[in-house]
Amino acid sequence: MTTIPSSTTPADLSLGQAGGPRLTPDQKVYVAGHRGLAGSAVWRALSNRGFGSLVGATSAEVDLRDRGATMDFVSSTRPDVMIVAAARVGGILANDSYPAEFLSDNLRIQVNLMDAAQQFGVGRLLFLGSSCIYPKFAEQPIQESALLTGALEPTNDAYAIAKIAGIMQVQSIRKQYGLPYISAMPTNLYGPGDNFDATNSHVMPALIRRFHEARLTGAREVTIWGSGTPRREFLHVDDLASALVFLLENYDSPETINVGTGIDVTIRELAETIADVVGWDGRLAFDTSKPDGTPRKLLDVSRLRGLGWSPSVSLRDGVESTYRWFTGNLDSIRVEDGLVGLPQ
Ligand SMILES: NC(=O)C1=CN([C@@H]2O[C@H](COP(=O)(O)OP(=O)(O)OC[C@H]3O[C@@H](n4cnc5c(N)ncnc54)[C@H](OP(=O)(O)O)[C@@H]3O)[C@@H](O)[C@H]2O)C=CC1
Ligand SMILES: C[C@H]1O[C@H](OP(=O)(O)OP(=O)(O)OC[C@H]2O[C@@H](n3cnc4c(=O)[nH]c(N)nc43)[C@H](O)[C@@H]2O)[C@@H](O)[C@@H](O)C1=O
Repeated sequence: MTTIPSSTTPADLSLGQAGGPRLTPDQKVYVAGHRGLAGSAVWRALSNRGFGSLVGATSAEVDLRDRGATMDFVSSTRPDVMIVAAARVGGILANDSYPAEFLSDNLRIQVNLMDAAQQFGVGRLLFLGSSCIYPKFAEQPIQESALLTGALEPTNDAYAIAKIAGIMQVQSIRKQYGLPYISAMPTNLYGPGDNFDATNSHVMPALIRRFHEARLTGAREVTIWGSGTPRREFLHVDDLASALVFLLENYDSPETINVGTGIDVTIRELAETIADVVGWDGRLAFDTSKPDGTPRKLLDVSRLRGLGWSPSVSLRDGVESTYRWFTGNLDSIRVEDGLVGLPQ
């Protein structure tokens, strides 16, 4: 278990300025999934804001699919606030190949965590979903009200159904127990600490690694999955963390809230940007035997912007800083099931 010791008494969750429960640095915050892409960014953001009592456990220490272990952990640590950033996560191929685990693991992790939170007095909770909860052909940009209005994208429907169940659990706990728990739906994320597995990762880390290796080996062609025409929105994970802290301070509603930039690019444009940042100038090939997934997934972020939050990292700057981080950490890059060293 990782903790920053607390010197404080149980949290004050009195109303903040915007009418919601206030988040204060004296509270004990459990970041479930604190070593992951999102969780580690949230941990950094809270540490930087002076939160002195952060709690986290690795999956080896506490397997959150195990109900007893989860209950024991939450009852012994008694956090004031819980951020649910632990999940089985992967890119389009991982979701399409392992739907049984994406459904079962995620249902178990989130049900165990949220039941434990409710039972052991966690006063404030934020559950992280994903923009893939929305229908495949939702009107763009996608408003929060599009939830459950159409069929899901088949490559990630199992994962999406688990996430939709998570939103419902948040709403049910609010309704039955009156607790100020909330859920947020981020768009596609990227940044330091991502999973750079060649197969099971998301497009951004996969292509950073592929272009980097092409530059090292002198390859003149790099293969991109699918047609290159799907459009995706990318949010730097430090912006995500800032938005989540903001929501914990300012948002208290049963309705989920989108977290994104409001800007999307084609996968071809993304690949060209990454190639340019990496310094590789060969040909792009497109492997159309791989799935494209949903054609477009741009979030309507007016609800979040209306509350006063906006992102600060441009896509170009974010790709540059993530590539700098990647090249600075080649000896300990995270892949699917651990850490590896990559060619330097
Ligand atoms: N990445 C993205 O593009 C997006 C992510 N999200 C959501 O954000 C959240 C975090 O995702 P992200 O940070 O990318 O994922 P990561 O894969 O980077 O991190 C997942 C974390 O969950 C933990 N975890 C997984 N299984 C278990 C388990 N059985 N028991 C305990 N801990 C477990 C891992 O712990 P350990 O390291 O110790 O194994 C890891 O820290 C998820 O809910 C995801 O759906 C939403 C939209 C986009
Ligand atoms: C966050 C989100 O992540 C997944 O959905 P996705 O948006 O499709 O994310 P992705 O990053 O895997 O792919 C985006 C696009 O990029 C193309 N693409 C090209 N080349 C590579 C490549 O090398 N790897 C990957 N993964 N994709 C590639 C790929 O074919 C697709 O068209 C789900 O897990 C979903 O559940 C979810 O929540």
